Amino acid sequence: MPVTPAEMQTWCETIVEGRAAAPDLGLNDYLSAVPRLESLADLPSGTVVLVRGDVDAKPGATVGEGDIRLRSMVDTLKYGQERGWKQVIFGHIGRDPEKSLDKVAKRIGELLGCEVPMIGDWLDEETLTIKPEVKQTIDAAEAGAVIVLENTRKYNIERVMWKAKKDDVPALAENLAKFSNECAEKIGSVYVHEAFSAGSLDASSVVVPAAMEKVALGKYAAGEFDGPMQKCLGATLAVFSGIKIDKLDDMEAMIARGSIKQIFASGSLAMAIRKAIGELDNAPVSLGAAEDPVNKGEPWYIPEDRVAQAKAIVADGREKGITFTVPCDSIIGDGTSKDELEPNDQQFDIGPKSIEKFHAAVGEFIEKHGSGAVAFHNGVFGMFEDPKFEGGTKAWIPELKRMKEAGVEVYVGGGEGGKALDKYGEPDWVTHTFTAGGTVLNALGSEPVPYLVALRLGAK
Ligand SMILES: Nc1ncnc2c1ncn2[C@@H]1O[C@H](COP(=O)(O)OP(=O)(O)OP(=O)(O)O)[C@@H](O)[C@H]1O
Ligand SMILES: O=C(O)[C@H](O)COP(=O)(O)O
Repeated sequence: MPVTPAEMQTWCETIVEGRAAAPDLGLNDYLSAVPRLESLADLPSGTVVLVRGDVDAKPGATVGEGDIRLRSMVDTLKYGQERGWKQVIFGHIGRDPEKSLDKVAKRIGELLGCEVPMIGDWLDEETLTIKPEVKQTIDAAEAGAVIVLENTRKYNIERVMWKAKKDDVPALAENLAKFSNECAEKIGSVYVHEAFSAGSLDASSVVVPAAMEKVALGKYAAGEFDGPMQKCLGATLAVFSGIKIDKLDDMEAMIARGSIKQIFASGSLAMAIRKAIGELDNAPVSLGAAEDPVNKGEPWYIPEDRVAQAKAIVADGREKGITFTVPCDSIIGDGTSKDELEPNDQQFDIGPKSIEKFHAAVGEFIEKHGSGAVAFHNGVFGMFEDPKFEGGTKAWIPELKRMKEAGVEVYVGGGEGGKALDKYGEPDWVTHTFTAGGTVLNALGSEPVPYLVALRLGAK
């Protein structure tokens, strides 16, 4: 049954509202409402299944290089092949609409041991109709075939929800309904989401399910949520770092769940916590350029309301017996370290005293909580892409190994944190690295994972 514009409007308003639409639902409420792949087991051979794939990958020269997200889809794709489904994979790569999935399609073929054709231009954006070549290719394909559609972000319709507010939705609903109905009619009305890392409001992730007869969560994504993520929900230690200041919302949510005993905050976002602690302890701290309103458009700018939020987080956390560890010195633009920042100083990394402080704090954590504790790490400690500012991150990664060797289960959120582990450590230095950053913080933090909201809505 095609989805009407009115139904699509209600659907998308729910997606945009996130937690506000269902404040009493937690991660496990969404997971228990979402059908799993096995619910599709009886679909007959030849059924066309639209698979939202985790295709944002840069495969290297050989299998195993740069293709962890593609390898994560193999079990689901093989499950469909064994049942004779014709699986059409769609999804995004990067944020440049011109990027192509051609290398991704080739690597998926190598992983499955079969030809995986890619359809380059599959949507007429003017009329929002799926081009005839798609249905022709599907009809001509054998049972068990796997086909890839070119980068969904090539088309504006994929991106229109990214920054949409609830008031924007009515104007988008008609086109989103048309696009979704086209997918259902011209490709297939069964949808599997096997894109654990696809945490943004792409139409392929959060809108297309509205027009589907059946939806399900793929094997890998389900396994990540049912296994490692459940462990992280009960984390004893959380490390928040990087530049996204909205991670304070996720920190607040993790603390509210009650298992956290220790917070390490580092990188740019930690400046809010450092300032807050300074104010709470009557030892004022200057954030230098990061608190100069002239810089309020910069991602590293720390607005006053975030300092106020940080003060509330620390005050509440301390009452719950939580220890907060934050940097005590900084590396500034010329690569030198400073304890106190002057008005024009911008901090790009934590300094040597902070490295020592974090090292000692890890020792205390191990002594106090050690074996059986769970540590979750997200982000990086500085602008590590520049060797001048990699010192803090480079010194921190071995601390993860130290905790694991002391019996702590150590989980790393993907994104830059995962990249830093690859750069300065080894995969077995930690218990598990997620293939995604934003999705994990959503799942553990303040907002639901958008595609889980969509799958719950689409479950019939
Ligand atoms: N003090 C700093 N000054 C400037 N940039 C910083 C600083 N600390 C960290 N960064 C930058 O933060 C970025 C990563 O921050 P972000 O919050 O996006 O991490 P992430 O959450 O791991 O990423 P993802 O969302 O992909 O998982 C890095 O690119 C790094 O350059
Ligand atoms: O690389 C990722 O984190 C995912 O593919 C999501 O990408 P996005 O942040 O561009 O939506």
